[in-house]
Amino acid sequence: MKPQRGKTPRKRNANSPFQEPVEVYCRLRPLDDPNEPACAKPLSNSVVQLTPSDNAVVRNGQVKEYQYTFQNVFDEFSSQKAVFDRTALPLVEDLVAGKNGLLFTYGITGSGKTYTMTGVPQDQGILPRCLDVLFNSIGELQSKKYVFKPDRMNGFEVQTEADAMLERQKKDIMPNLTTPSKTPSKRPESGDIERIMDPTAVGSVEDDNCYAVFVSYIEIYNNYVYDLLDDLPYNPITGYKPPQTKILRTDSSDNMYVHNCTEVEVKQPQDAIDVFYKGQKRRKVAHTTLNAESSRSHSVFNIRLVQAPLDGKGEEVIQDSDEEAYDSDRICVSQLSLVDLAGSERTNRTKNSGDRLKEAGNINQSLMVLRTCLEILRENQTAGNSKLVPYRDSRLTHLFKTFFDGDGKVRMIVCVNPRFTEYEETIHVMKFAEMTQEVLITKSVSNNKFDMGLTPGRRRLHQHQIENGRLEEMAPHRPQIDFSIGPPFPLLELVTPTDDLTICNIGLCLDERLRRRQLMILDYEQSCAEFRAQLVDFEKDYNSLRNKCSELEERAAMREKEASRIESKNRSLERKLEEMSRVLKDLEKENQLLGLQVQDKAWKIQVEKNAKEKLRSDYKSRLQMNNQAWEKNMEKTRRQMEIEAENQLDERDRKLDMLRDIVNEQDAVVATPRTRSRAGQNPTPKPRTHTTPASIQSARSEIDMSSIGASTIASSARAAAAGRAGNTRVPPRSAVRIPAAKSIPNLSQVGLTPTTSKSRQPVVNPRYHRRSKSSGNAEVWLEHKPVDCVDTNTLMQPKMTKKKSVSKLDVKDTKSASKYVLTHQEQDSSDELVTKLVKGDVIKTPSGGSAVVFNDVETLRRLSPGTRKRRSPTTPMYDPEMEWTDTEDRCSTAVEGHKRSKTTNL
Ligand SMILES: Nc1ncnc2c1ncn2[C@@H]1O[C@H](COP(=O)(O)OP(=O)(O)OP(=O)(O)O)[C@@H](O)[C@H]1O
Repeated sequence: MKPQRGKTPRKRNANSPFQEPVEVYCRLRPLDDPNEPACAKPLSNSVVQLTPSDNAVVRNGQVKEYQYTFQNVFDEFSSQKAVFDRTALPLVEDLVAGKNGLLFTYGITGSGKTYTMTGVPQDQGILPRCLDVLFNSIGELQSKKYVFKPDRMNGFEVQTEADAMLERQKKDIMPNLTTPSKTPSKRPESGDIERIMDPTAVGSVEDDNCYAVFVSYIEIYNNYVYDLLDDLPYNPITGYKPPQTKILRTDSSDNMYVHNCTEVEVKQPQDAIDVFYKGQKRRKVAHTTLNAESSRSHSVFNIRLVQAPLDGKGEEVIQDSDEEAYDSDRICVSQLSLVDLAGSERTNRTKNSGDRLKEAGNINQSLMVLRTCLEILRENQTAGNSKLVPYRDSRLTHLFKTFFDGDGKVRMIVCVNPRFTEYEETIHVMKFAEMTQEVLITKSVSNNKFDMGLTPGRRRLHQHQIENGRLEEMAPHRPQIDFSIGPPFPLLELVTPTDDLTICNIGLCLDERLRRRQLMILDYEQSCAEFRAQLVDFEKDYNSLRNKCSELEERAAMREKEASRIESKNRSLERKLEEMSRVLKDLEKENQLLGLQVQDKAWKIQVEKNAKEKLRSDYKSRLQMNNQAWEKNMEKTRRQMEIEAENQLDERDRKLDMLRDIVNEQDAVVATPRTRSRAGQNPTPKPRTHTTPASIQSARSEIDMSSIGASTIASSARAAAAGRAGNTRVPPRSAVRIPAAKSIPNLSQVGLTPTTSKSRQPVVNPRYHRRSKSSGNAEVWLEHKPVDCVDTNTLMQPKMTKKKSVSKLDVKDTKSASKYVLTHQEQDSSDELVTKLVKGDVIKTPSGGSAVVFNDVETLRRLSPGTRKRRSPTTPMYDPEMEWTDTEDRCSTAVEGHKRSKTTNL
């Protein structure tokens, strides 16, 4: 039998409703480096744009951007499933419906043609998915193996069940390629990786048909056709023999086919895939023997679906008949060809040579012929020309002739590698692909495949009968009745009236018939009774079933009610859940916000805490420093005061001693005129008494420390301390009362003329001479005096070994000095020049400056003899108190020079 195909239409009307264009799809493969810029990008579901790289040569300053429109454009993220569903699934539906289809991938080398067609076990391509969907659809409706047998002329025969069984047994005994085992021990090429099957099934399958799937795998290399399922003869010495080339032939329906090509019947998708991978393996072996590259050939995988109607009993396929006229009514063969074309490439770009150059030339040649054929076809269709389409120029186009000139669907997937380096070649591919869409193909119209007047649902009925037959076998058998009314009448012709034999025979025959009739009536009545009983049973069953049914219906209604109630409850719960989840989300957001606020506040508190801690430690350290400085100063002041007090005591003792000496000496020495004038007075010394500090204070001329202008807290504190000390301390001069004051010569005079009396102890006794406090050896003095300072010319000068005089004080001057003296000059009430030396210690402050702690004031007073107010010569009334006071005054004028406030009268 030959497959059902339409005849090649020579001329077509472009607008015919029986034609449809070749559908072209475009698929972009992902770039190896996702960061690499792409030259092709989809603008929409059906438009793709090609853009050259930035440094490409532009013509007339315009960038060469092209846009192409296809049935669908799959971007680099499109899945294999999506590509299959859109491009190949309708072809599988057509295959099941008995229509032919051709799907081929086209593109430059490395653009993803093989990936799209075959894929990887975890992510299958179009080919395995087609097989999955096909077997999912025909599943149980497959015929037993070898019922359909290829006749090697592109047709199929139907074998009897007995022949098929015989062949099955034969093949089982000697398995070879054409009988793939049900569970192959090892899956070639696909490895051990578990294949993920496509679960889709198509619905256009007819129950009353029997199906069988056959696959074949061929390749076209260097314009030769090879059968990839052909066994290659193997010689242990020379290895595999090169494969035999196959020839293309035309069958009785004008369809092209590969003569003597191996077709393998497969019963499950994995069998077909195993066959495919075996073919791939042989392809490699063949290529090794042919010195070829696997990707440099066109491969064609054919799936042929044979279907035939079941006989009237729905039991077996209608057997083959000699009557050719009925063949097409009894068997239908549809074919889906999946073609992975070799990649087009420019020979100058790949720089091939030798065999590779030949390969590339042949590939380009076959692809060029394909282009030419399609172009001429389009021209013929659009312009009504009848140019000869050069299908025979290449094996590829010759094989495709069946599809382009026959009927069915043709689809093309253009694979694009969006690398910039492929830009130029991709433009050519796209142009060809866009042109291909204009070629029209005749639609297949084989909706009513088998119109043989057979009752539909035969298969189901047969199955039902088989099940019922089993039930009948189990029921008790009634004795079979012969339903004939007896043997035929004997010859009833009466030859003579006395022919008793004939009359007797007639009587016997009638009796027999009567008996049989009665038997039949009895059987009939029995059957009727049985039938009635059965009917009653059936009715009973029917009623009980009806009751059950209504019960079930009630239950179902209740369940439905319950279900709808649960559904509505569910819906309301879902709504509540949604509401709750919304609230939860809001609360979570709020919580997050509050958490952030808490964090923020905690951070602020921490910052404040740190700042306070720092401030506290600062204050603490400052307080400590101040306390230390204060304690140090206080200690110093205390020590100074102690020393002063000691000195004062010493001084007082010394003065007393001096006075005692003077008084004693006075008694012994001849009195001077002055003393003589007072000789008559009673010089009896008065007992010593202490004057009050206030009375002495008035006699002193000290400078208030604060008036000097102490600039620092420390110095003012010192000054205050010094002031306090001055107020409370009894100065040495006031601690002494000299009883014979009037007889004591003026000490200033003594001082000026120390040699007036040799016998007398000089007033300024070096033994008692008070060394200036400023006479320290290591002390460096900073003398601060005005520019117009008058020279004191006093006899006693303050001792300052190392000193530096400045008129204007600078801080840096205080750095090297340890002592400070401020010179102040003024006139007293008697117009005498009084020079005051305010002294102090220079101390370093923690901040790097200096402070002066004033601790001493030395007064230098110059007295002119002429202006000196002398006491009245008239001898006053003896007043011991007065006398002592006068003496004290004078003495103090003469010897004053204590630490705190010294007055040197010269
Ligand atoms: N859509 C895709 N997704 C992921 N990888 C892809 C895709 N398309 C192609 N590839 C990868 O690109 C590489 C080349 O693809 P493939 O071998 O299918 O190209 P080809 O066009 O068949 O090449 P040739 O013409 O040389 O046979 C393969 O490693 C393949 O895994």
